Amino acid sequence: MNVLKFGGTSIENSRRIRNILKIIRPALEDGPVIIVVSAIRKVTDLLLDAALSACNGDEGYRDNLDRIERLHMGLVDELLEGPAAEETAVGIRDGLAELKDVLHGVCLLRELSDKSSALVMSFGERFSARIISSFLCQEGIAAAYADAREFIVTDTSHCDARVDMTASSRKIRSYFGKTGDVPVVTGYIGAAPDGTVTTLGRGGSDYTATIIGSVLGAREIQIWTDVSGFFSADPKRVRDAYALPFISYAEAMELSHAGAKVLHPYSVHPAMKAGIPMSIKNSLDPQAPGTRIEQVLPTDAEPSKPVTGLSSISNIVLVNIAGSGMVGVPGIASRLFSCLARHMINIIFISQASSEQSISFAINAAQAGRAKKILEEEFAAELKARQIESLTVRRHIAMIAVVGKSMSGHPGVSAHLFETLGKNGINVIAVAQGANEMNISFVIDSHDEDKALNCIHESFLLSQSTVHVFIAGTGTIARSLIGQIREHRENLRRQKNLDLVVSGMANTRMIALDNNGIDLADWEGALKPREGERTIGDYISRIKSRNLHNAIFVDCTASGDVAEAYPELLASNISVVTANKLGMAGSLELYETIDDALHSSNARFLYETNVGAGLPIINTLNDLQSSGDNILRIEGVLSGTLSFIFNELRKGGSFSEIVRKAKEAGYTEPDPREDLSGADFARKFLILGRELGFRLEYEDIDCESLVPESLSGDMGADEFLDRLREVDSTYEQMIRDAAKEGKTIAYAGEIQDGNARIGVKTLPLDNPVAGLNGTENMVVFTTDRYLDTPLVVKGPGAGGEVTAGGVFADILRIASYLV
Ligand SMILES: NC(=O)C1=CN([C@@H]2O[C@H](COP(=O)(O)OP(=O)(O)OC[C@H]3O[C@@H](n4cnc5c(N)ncnc54)[C@H](O)[C@@H]3O)[C@@H](O)[C@H]2O)C=CC1
Ligand SMILES: N[C@@H](CC=O)C(=O)O
Repeated sequence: MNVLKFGGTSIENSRRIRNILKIIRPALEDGPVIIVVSAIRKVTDLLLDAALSACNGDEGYRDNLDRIERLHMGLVDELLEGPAAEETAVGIRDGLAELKDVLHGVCLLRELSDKSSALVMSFGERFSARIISSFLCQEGIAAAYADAREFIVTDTSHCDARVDMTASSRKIRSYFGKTGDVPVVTGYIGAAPDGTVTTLGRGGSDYTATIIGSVLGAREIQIWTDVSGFFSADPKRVRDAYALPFISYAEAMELSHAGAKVLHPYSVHPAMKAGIPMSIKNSLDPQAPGTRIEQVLPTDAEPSKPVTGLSSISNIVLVNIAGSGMVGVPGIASRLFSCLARHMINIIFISQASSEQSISFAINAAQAGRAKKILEEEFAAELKARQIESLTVRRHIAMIAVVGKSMSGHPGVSAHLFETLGKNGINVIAVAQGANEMNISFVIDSHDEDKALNCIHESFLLSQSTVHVFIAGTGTIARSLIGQIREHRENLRRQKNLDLVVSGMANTRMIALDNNGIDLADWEGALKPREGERTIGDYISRIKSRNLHNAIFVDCTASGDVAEAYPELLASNISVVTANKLGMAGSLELYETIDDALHSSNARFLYETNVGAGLPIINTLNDLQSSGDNILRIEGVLSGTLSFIFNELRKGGSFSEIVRKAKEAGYTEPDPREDLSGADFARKFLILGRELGFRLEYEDIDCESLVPESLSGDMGADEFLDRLREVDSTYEQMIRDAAKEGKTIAYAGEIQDGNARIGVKTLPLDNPVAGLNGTENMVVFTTDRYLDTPLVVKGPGAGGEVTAGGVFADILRIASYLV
């Protein structure tokens, strides 16, 4: 015999009810079947709402009654004919009349006891079982309405009743022994010993099915619902959650107790005790494999990962009772939990540190006020004597359970779990792990619930790792970067199991935000005009409010305002990659604020492209220093634009034309005067000097400007470029003069002992700087280890593609730390 339980969505309309015939008929060919049904979808909510309205004296409860009547009578009309329709309609009308009387009484008295509430709620299953049994009979299946009040015996906690298994087993055996028909059982309801109606808690029909199945020794208990199985996490919260093919009873129990709504928390226990396999199947897609729940997993099941799945309970509260007077005093915990049990307060989570100074436990938010009051009464004497110093309730808390039977004896799981949370800046408030090592539960701020579920799901390889990239700026560098990400995204997915999702882009006028990723094939189309504030602050608040896991902010602007925002980003645990030098080469105060923020954050900050674009200069410098080398001097050319200008001048071009070409090729700063004034080069030296440990300000760099005095006034970049012709002859002359002496000129610099100087130099033609081409930069490190032959890094030092490549590499470095 098999037990088939159909949830409210599987029978929500006449089409779906007809559909379940396609499940029931083949099952009957396989042997006898017992059917258990929930109420039609939404009916339980309508009943609850009607009861609460009536209790508040709100006559609106009648509207709910009308809706309930229309819904069920509509099903009778659509599904049944002739006497069957007549008979079922009468049964439902009788029930509705009784329900109306009860609600009228509740409304008059303005009082809703648990007893009346359970009675009201019971009508949903009583109506649905009646319709479905009649429909099956009409379709030629000998079915009989089976009212669970006749055989599910419970205690008198009417709304969340405990089942008396001994009494229920006796009655179930006798009830089902008599009938040869297919029973259609009202799920969710039972009866107390005095005959009053009780309910088994929301979703209790699953429990009804497993109680019956276990007592009668069913071959299988099938839970038919509207999802294709037990998922590795709630798919509404975790995009890549998937249906687990197999799961052990113990895992299913842990996950459903910790919030996985697919199964009633108590329902697994009877099946597990009787060793009866369960399966969760989708009635909308009966061919989908679903999830099988049993003790021993099949040998061909996938090799197990330490974590099988995650679940969470939202919006709970954490109560903390603390005081030095609790240490070593026996009986405090016992009094605490007995007191809560006496008042029917269900504890979701408990944690106590070994110091015994505090005990924390989580309960439903609705019970928080009551719990605090009764505990204040219980511990009044200890509170007065200050043995207990505080009894606090922390709201807006979520509990997450990480479950897997293979976690047991697998070192490093909790380390990995908490490291993942830490990297994402998720603060863990309290932790609990049972000695079965199958469930690590912890509580966090509700705001971080989705973020935590997603990063844990990914980090335990339950799905592909995602990194969310938010770009500021859409100019030369950003454009190349977007192109490179687009081109390599698929490779990264395949080779590194990493999905680089560009979730945001903004410039000063336009913005695009999409948690699931902007379509990079049409990113310009995705940008929409910014409404309201167009500041970087506004973009950052919108990024922060999304609170996505593995988030990296990428600065492709040349804006000081954006650089000023790095400390805020890092404090919010958002990593930063920047091509913009105005942070690391900003004021010493900003530089140090960024450094402080970095030290108190788990986020990362990388800026390799600040010096030499895509060349490995900062990493080389840091590697030399961290491996104990002593850097004596750094010299070279660190401006792609200036290198290009002098390399082209040597070939005979005109200064103004070359500068224009450099701008068009994307080598210059947004304003080329930043390059010609030496400011951009000076910033790079300032960064190197700071990396060497010197507390330098920009003014400490001795910098020679190439912007002629006559053009230093207030003018736009275009006018400046036009008027640059005025100095063409000066540069032609300088080149000629140097050539007469067998030399050439270049713009270069050096830093030694904290003194940095950059400017035009006359160099012999065989000097390596004189041999540079295009935008080539060259940095020469003279160190204790590289004394006779200095270490040289050389290559293109400007341009969209190389710089974007450097930014991309920094993003991937942070990604490999995060995931
Ligand atoms: N071009 C190159 O070869 C290299 C450039 N860099 C740096 O990369 C950065 C970007 O350079 P390019 O792409 O060439 O400049 P660009 O002028 O082409 O692009 C700058 C972008 O930033 C946006 N922007 C400016 N202020 C903003 C704000 N407050 N909020 C949001 N967006 C803002 C602009 O609208 C524009 O889209 C600069 O800091 C530059 O120093 C670094 C290494 C090499
Ligand atoms: N404008 C800069 C670009 C790199 O930082 C340069 O010319 O070097």
